[in-house]
Amino acid sequence: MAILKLEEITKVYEGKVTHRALHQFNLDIEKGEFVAIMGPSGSGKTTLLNIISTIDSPTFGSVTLDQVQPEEMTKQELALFRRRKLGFVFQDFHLLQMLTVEENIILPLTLDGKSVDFMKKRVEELQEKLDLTSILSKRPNELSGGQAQRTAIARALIHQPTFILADEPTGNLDSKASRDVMELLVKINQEQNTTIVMVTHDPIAASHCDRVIFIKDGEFFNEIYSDDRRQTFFQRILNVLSLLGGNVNDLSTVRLP
Ligand SMILES: Nc1ncnc2c1ncn2[C@@H]1O[C@H](COP(=O)(O)OP(=O)(O)OP(=O)(O)O)[C@@H](O)[C@H]1O
Repeated sequence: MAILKLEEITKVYEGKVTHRALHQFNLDIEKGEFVAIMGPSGSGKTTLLNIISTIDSPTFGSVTLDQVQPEEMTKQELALFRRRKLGFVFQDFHLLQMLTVEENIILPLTLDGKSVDFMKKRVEELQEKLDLTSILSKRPNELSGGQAQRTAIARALIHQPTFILADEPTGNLDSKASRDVMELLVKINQEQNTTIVMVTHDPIAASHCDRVIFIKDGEFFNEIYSDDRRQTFFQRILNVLSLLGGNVNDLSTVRLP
């Protein structure tokens, strides 16, 4: 059974000019899937991720996450749901500059009123896995991009969420740090069976996923599944991107690093 189900999602932004960002979008994601969402700029990817993450609500259609419907929850229930079930990873890390790496990581637990012992135990569990031990007392401005993103991923994982929602997690990283972050997300996905949905422009990042969903003008365009050979999956991703349009033809002979 799908752990995440979108049925006939339409999103209309009202304003001076009304804009329909999503149109009758359907999506089923199984528990433990790692799914990338790709599409041209303005195609509705962030709108889709915001609806999945309950940050925004659809104009029409229904969302079911882990068997609950966010539209039926009160504001407080929704805030608690988000805090306990969802972990967020962003392109620009969203770390608090005045806090250390460790304090940033435990922030969601602090907000949830967990005991100091519990927080220490969780940090210990994560620090080795995410290679954070030597940077726990640093502040964000002393970190490399890769270290900052690993910190943000630890913060997203600290409360053992059901879903990780990532918006361009490799967007600010060089190719080595991008690969490290993607390999880390794959490891989390495989070892903890965490369901991950990631918006990305980067076909190399997407080639680490189980499935890539392509969106165009707010509508479902295509989807492809990994066949376990990352190079061929990467080439198939490039093929669909070239059908979608945009500046991807010059990537068609690129090989995975
Ligand atoms: N708050 C808003 N009010 C009005 N229009 C909006 C709003 N947010 C997004 N849009 C419009 O909806 C469309 C989809 O935007 P969205 O940010 O979801 O696209 P995207 O695929 O994530 O783009 P990008 O890759 O450039 O980040 C765009 O045309 C955008 O201008």
